[in-house]
Amino acid sequence: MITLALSKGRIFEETLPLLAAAGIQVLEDPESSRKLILPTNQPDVRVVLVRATDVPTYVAYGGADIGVAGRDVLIEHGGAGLYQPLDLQIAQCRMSVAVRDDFDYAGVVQQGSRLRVATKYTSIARQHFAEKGVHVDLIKLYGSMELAPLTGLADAIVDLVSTGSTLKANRLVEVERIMDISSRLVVNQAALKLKREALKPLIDAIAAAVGQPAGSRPA
Ligand SMILES: Nc1ncnc2c1ncn2[C@@H]1O[C@H](COP(=O)(O)OP(=O)(O)OP(=O)(O)O)[C@@H](O)[C@H]1O
Ligand SMILES: O=P(O)(O)OC[C@H]1O[C@H](OP(=O)(O)OP(=O)(O)O)[C@H](O)[C@@H]1O
Repeated sequence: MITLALSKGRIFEETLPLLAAAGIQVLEDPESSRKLILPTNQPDVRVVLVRATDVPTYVAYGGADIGVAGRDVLIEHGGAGLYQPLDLQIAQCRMSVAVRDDFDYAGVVQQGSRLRVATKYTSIARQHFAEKGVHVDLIKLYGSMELAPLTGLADAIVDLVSTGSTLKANRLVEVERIMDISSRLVVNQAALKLKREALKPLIDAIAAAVGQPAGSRPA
């Protein structure tokens, strides 16, 4: 049995065509089913639905053999115990710094003042500001980051941006682009050895569908 960990929403939706290219069809729709384990047309392949941030944990500890997780989530997790053979180029967005449209970010940075930064992505934010030599107080949030500068909780946020419409709707502007984000295939290192015969063709079929040779990549 191969267990594939996916999160509901964009990752599930965008992974479906890649699974189809490998001959796998998920037999139930997670939006209408309450089930957390979904069967596929392959009797020896099942999908488990977990929170996006829990995918690396499930795969690293062997609760799933393989999964799909965003580069953001993988960097925050650290990636220990995970083989990352493929960038699937799905769920594409970027990690950026944003502030209120009336906030003088360049001025504050230039003066060397401390910046209060709210984010769910504390590792990425810490490293980004350390590289720039900017002193920050990081405030960990779990969602609705955009609210932080509007309520005075923080001066800036580090968050994912795609179309920019969430920032715009909240009168925030992107002042720095930290990194491009897409989702990767992650594989349990022990499962790759023990279930190689089953996993290798699956990884190769997905690699062919995304037009890339499979090989381990850093986060
Ligand atoms: N607006 C977006 N456009 C494209 N990709 C995105 C966007 N927002 C997030 N992503 C990518 O999709 C992944 C999954 O996002 P999703 O919104 O499904 O989960 P989440 O709500 O961030 O996670 P959790 O449920 O664990 O809090 C993110 O880790 C990121 O890599
Ligand atoms: O630039 P945009 O196209 O507006 O996308 C950016 C938004 O997308 C993500 O949220 P998402 O839509 O996933 O909501 P969620 O994190 O609450 O699930 C992210 O946290 C931003 O808020």
